Amino acid sequence: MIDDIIKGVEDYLTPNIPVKLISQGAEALVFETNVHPYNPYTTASNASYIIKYRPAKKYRHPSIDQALTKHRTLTEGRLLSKLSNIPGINVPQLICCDPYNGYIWQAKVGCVLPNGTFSNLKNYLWYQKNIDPFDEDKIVKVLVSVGRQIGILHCNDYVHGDLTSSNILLDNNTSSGTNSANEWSPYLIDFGLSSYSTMPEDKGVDLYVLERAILSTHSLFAEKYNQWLLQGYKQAYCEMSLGKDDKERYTKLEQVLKRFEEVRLRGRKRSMIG
Ligand SMILES: Nc1ncnc2c1ncn2[C@@H]1O[C@H](COP(=O)(O)OP(=O)(O)OP(=O)(O)O)[C@@H](O)[C@H]1O
Repeated sequence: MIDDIIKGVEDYLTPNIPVKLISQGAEALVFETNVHPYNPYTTASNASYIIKYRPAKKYRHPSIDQALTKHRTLTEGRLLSKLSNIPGINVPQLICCDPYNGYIWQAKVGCVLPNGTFSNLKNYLWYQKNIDPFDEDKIVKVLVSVGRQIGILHCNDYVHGDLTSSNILLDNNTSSGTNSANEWSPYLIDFGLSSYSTMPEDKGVDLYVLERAILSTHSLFAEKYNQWLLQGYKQAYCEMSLGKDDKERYTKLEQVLKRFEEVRLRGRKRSMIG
């Protein structure tokens, strides 16, 4: 089954574009290549691109499946393009998108951590926790900057829709000379369920989903980690100029935090009742 899907992808891309499967998620297959789609005859050894392909889901009615695939691929492409124009937000550069066939092509971000795992937030927290001596400052810095990314996203009235610690990649961009070896820039990925929303509820749910993700994978330190995330989140709201007065900005932040608390309470009730 998976071999047939990979064969279909290779046929679609032609032999000029060799790919390596790097992830098989719930929704998509993700491949890596060093070939640029508009310039397939020159391969840059240091450039790397991601091709995300949403295959057909046989359990869905074909026309609903096609419409969903098109919608999610288009949403992801649009969001990558729009968000890349917002100062301060880090998302992978969109290279090209074929929503009808379910393909989206983007720049690769992230790297391999010294323990051999890929640098998403989940792996990074595990990796840092096991380093001796434990360096809390590094973790605080990363989590505050992740919180800031989410804060800027929400301040601009976009919500992610699937904000897990695997959908936050950390890039150590030493080659550009802008970052020292110890500095990580968080990038948000996987925007297929994202949307434009002014509703505090949607933002509260984003925060809750991430809080739960951290709790389930790093339960021992989750409370601290989530505090640092919120610290960065609040900073972003306070620092961002929305062209409106300060009072309105703080009110928006308060509304989101209040709703986040309500979503938490609902979540707690649900898990108590089962
Ligand atoms: N731009 C990117 N740069 C580097 N790696 C990426 C990029 N986009 C996706 N990946 C890798 O592929 C994985 C799956 O991507 P993505 O989350 O977009 O697909 P998905 O099918 O929705 O996955 P899941 O169901 O696990 O959320 C990511 O966790 C990441 O490891």
